[in-house]
Amino acid sequence: MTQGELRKALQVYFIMGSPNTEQPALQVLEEAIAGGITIFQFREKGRHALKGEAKRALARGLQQLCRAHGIPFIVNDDIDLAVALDADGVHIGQEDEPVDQVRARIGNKLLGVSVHTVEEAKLAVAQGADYLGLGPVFPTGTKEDAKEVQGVSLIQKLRELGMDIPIVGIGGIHAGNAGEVVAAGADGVSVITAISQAGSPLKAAQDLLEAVNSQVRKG
Ligand SMILES: Cc1ncc(COP(=O)(O)OP(=O)(O)O)c(N)n1
Ligand SMILES: Cc1ncsc1CCOP(=O)(O)O
Ligand SMILES: [Mg+2]
Repeated sequence: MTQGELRKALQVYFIMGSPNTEQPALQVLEEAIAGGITIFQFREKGRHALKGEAKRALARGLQQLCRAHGIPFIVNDDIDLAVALDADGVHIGQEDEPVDQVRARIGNKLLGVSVHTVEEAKLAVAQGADYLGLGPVFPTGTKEDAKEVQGVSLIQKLRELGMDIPIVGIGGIHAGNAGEVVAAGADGVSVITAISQAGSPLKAAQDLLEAVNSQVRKG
């Protein structure tokens, strides 16, 4: 994938695991894909998260759905699972395995890294990150160990410094505030709740895509 293709793929980045929805996860993802999500991350984390074969089976089902629709399938944290499934990529944070080690393990699969400071961002880029996840941009109830809310300040700062690596904002983002994140310099938005808990995941995805696209056109 070229960097231009990656920027487009990051526009509406849906993240979900079974704890994030009361509906069957496959059904939610199917609707989200129909609504226009552009990339998906399997993040099986938190209370009641599946483990072992149950986790792998859900991952395989979600991956098949993504494959059938040409949506990149990313695995959060679990490098072994990503390699075993031949996923399209992995997403790691500062508490996960070091970026250069993960890069060595996954070859040319996509590698996303969460960063919270300019220094972390520079190191992630130097060690082989393909894109950065920045947040929480807004308050979120989804991640218990989330860092302090940072608004769009780090996104703006990295762009001011001339860093052109693809960036997504994450944390408390929905169609009503997604434009602000893109206007600050992000290529797209990552969401869990805005789609996984929506009455209509399809409509939620459509609204997010429209919010991101209209901002891209203005900028
Ligand atoms: C796209 C994206 N951005 C940030 C994160 C958060 O990653 P991390 O800090 O490792 O936290 P966990 O998600 O592992 O709890 C993400 N998953 N995706
Ligand atoms: C995984 C993660 N990393 C920073 S905030 C967050 C949770 C995002 O979830 P939501 O979109 O429901 O706020
Ligand atoms: Mg992580």
